[in-house]
Amino acid sequence: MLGEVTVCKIFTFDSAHQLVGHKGKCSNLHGHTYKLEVMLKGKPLTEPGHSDEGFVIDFSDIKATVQQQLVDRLDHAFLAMGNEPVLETLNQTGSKVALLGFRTTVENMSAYIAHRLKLADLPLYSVKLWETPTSWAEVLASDIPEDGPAYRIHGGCDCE
Ligand SMILES: Nc1nc2c(c(=O)[nH]1)N=C([C@H](O)[C@H](O)COP(=O)(O)OP(=O)(O)OP(=O)(O)O)CN2
Ligand SMILES: [Zn+2]
Repeated sequence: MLGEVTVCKIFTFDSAHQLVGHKGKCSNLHGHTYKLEVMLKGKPLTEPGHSDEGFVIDFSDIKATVQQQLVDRLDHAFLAMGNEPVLETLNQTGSKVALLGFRTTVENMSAYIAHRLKLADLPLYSVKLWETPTSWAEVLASDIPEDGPAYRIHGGCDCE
C-alpha cells in the first residue's frame, strides 16, 4: 500500500530437535542456532511529538513481544512433536521442552511463529526462519489460515 514501510527485527535462539522418520541425518537428535527475521509493515506514525513519530512500530516493542511470545520458550529447549523417544527422559530429568505438537521442520516452525505473532496483534508482514546458514523458510502473514497453520498435530501441545 502507498506510504507503507517494512521494518525487520532479528532474533536468535538455540534449540534441539529430532525429526523422527527422516531418511537422513536429521533423524538424529541435533541442534541449531535459529535466526528469526520478523518483518512488520505499516505506515510510519505521523503524530507530531509522539514518542513513535516516524516509526511503523518501536523496535523495542517488537523485541518485548517476540521475546515473551516465542524466544523465552524456544531458547535452549528441546522442540518436541511429542513422538520423540528422548522426550520421556527429558521430562523425567526436568530439562526444558517446548511441546509444539507438530513435526519441527523449519517450514512448520515458521508457520507456527507467524501465527503466534499474528495473534499477538503485531502488524506482521512475514517471518523468515533460518535453520542453518544455508536453509530457511518464509511465511507471509496473509498465507496463514484463519484457524491456524495447516500442519498435522500429534497429540497435544503446551502452546497457549
Ligand atoms: N525442507 C526441509 N528439509 C530439511 C529440514 C527442514 O526443516 N525442512 N530439516 C533438516 C534438518 O533438521 C537440518 O536442518 C539439516 O538441514 P541441512 O540444510 O541439510 O543442513 P546441513 O548442515 O547439512 O547444511 P549444509 O549447509 O548443506 O551443510 C533437513 N532437511
Ligand atoms: Zn534440524
